[in-house]
Amino acid sequence: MKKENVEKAYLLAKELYAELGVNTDEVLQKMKDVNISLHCWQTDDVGGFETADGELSGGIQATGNYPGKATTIEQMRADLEKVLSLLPGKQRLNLHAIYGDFQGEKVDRDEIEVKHFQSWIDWCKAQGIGMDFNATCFSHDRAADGFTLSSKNEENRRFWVEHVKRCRAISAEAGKQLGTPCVHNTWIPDGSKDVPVDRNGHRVLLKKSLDEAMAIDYPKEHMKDAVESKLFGIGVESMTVGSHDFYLGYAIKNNKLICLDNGHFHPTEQVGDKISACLQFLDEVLLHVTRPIRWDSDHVVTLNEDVQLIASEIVRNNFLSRVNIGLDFFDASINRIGAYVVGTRAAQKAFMIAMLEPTSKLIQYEEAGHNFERLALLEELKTKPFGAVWDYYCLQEGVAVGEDYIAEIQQYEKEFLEKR
Ligand SMILES: C[C@H](O)[C@H](O)[C@@H](O)C(=O)CO
Ligand SMILES: [Mn+2]
Repeated sequence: MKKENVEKAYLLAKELYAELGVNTDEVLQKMKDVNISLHCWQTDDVGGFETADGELSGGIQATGNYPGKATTIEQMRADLEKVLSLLPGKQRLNLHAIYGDFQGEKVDRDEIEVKHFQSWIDWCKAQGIGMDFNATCFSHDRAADGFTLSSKNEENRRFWVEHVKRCRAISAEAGKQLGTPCVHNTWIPDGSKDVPVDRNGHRVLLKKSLDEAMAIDYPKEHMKDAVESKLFGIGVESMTVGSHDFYLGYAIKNNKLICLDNGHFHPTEQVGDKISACLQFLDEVLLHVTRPIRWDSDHVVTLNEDVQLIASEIVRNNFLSRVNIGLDFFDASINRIGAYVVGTRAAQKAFMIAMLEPTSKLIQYEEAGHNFERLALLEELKTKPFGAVWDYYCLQEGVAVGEDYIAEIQQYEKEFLEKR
């Protein structure tokens, strides 16, 4: 896009938003507080580096076979660097435990150590970004019967407890070295395809395992624990041990973060509505922003009403410092770098739109019972020149403006992805 046109459009947009009492220059500043954690697993369809042909299990699926996925740590880092170069603002890296720098060695999940992730910590330092981390409690023989931390097989349960313990220690070290707390998220696939009888038994075990795995308290400046709930997964349709009720209770009682993944609820439930509810009782939450289509399909995030409500609720209530924003999608059917850029930019746009809202005016209408006026203004806001502010933000940040990133990604595909 032509620089002069982007600047001209911004100046006009600035005046139009000023008429509503919104200062766009301040919004551009505030966008610095929106730091999105990039989930590494979009680079390779949740494959990881433990084995060359690691099969994805646990009721999640990456569908598609688009060429060019990362198969080595070097390719993954190159892809992530390309993605970072196309995004305005500052991001973080969200790493799963299966992505260790194992140097061809077979390291089981109960054996991982900081040394296997030191090169990632160094990479984050070189990029000037923070790191988040996840235990990987799926795609493993010891999860083959569908249970991990809530397993009745004591040997397996202990194995997964050890894994989570080690992941927390790695997280704490990453946070310490990088000078920004590492959010460690625990998601397990445990559940039952058909109607189970002993739901309680598994939940007792899950609680016990979490208590054991989280027995060590690390400084909050180094790491924070999150637990991620889910309604159901593929092949786990009848009961999920780590349901929302279970984890919300656990998080409140133990001062942990709840991870809200907007693909993990009934389609008529909105995560945007849950944020202010959870934050009455918790210090912080973690988000996995995704796009579920009919199920937890993890499509690339787009600028839709669900994502907008999430962003608006955070901005309206000044919750940015209490909400850790992560993404969770993995689309193997399109260019994977493109998927990241579209999805992350969509989430960022939702935050910018939220910041361009004259919230106090809307609340005035609401409190006065002027609900037609509230509805009308909300509708009018949808067609205000948000795009001009967004394009100018990208220009200011020195990244591709508007659709210009399409050509950059096509070029990267030709130069690198097609040769893999
Ligand atoms: C790979 C992730 O940990 C996983 O997607 C998890 O966060 C989830 O959402 C499972 O449905
Ligand atoms: Mn998730």
